[in-house]
Amino acid sequence: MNPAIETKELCYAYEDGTTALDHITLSAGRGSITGILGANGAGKSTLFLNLNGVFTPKSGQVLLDGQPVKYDRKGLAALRRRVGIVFQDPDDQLFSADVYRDVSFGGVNLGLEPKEVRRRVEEALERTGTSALRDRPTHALSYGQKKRVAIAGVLVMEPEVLILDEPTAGLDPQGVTEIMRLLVQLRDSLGMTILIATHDMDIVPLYCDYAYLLGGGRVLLEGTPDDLFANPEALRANHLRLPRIAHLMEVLRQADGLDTHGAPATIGAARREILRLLKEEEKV
Ligand SMILES: Nc1ncnc2c1ncn2[C@@H]1O[C@H](COP(=O)(O)OP(=O)(O)OP(=O)(O)O)[C@@H](O)[C@H]1O
Repeated sequence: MNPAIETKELCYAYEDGTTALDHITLSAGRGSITGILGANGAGKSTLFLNLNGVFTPKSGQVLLDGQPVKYDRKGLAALRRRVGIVFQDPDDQLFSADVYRDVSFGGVNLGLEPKEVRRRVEEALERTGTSALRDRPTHALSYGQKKRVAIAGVLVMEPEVLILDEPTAGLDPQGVTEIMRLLVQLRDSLGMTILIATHDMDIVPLYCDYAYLLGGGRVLLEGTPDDLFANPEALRANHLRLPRIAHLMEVLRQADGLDTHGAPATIGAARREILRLLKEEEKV
């Protein structure tokens, strides 16, 4: 899969000298959902702020479509238009008086014709299921509604890459499913490339195509969710737990290794069936 966005040996240090990213090399395939996992302080937010040009790397590169980002005015404006970021706390993102004005802000800021802004706002509201909230004051929305409105505000800029810091944090189970279905829909219908930083291990096997485990500003592991969860010790060492489904899979995988005369095939089929049923339940 062609990478839409990648980093090569990316390093970043804060002014006080804290090294937050230490030679990070990763890539997100076009039209895929990539999970960025890691304990508090692993470097996820710092990585995202480098990916959309809020931070300038100390060394190494960020590449979009294989082209290194240019850190001049024009290059940064293009990067921020093509890579949208949704912050963990929607209150950091919403500042207009009402939903419609908030969602339209990015389009107006891009200098788009009013008609085009209206078209994009309608589409973003529709996609995020927030059309009915258009006239509501942003401060009067629930947390889950704010999250969806914050996403709508970024979609208006029609980014190719959407990065979301902890998109499911603070949401109830229904809210988690709604947000993740929205991301799947953006991937599948628009071919959008999506990166999510998350501690929510349960969503990873269901929704991520690929994932990286960060720790201490480095990439510790990468692979499909199945690859990653085959290494539960690394997750536990990084304060993460196995997803409930992967925990079950681990038990079944161990059983797979047993000499049980024909049972391994059955157990392998059972693992696949469990994942299929869960995905069906979640309508992934
Ligand atoms: N403004 C700052 N000044 C100095 N150090 C910082 C600053 N912000 C973050 N750091 C440090 O950089 C490292 C990476 O932090 P970062 O916030 O990127 O981690 P994270 O994986 O996003 O954590 P969390 O899951 O808690 O959001 C940590 O050691 C953190 O203490």
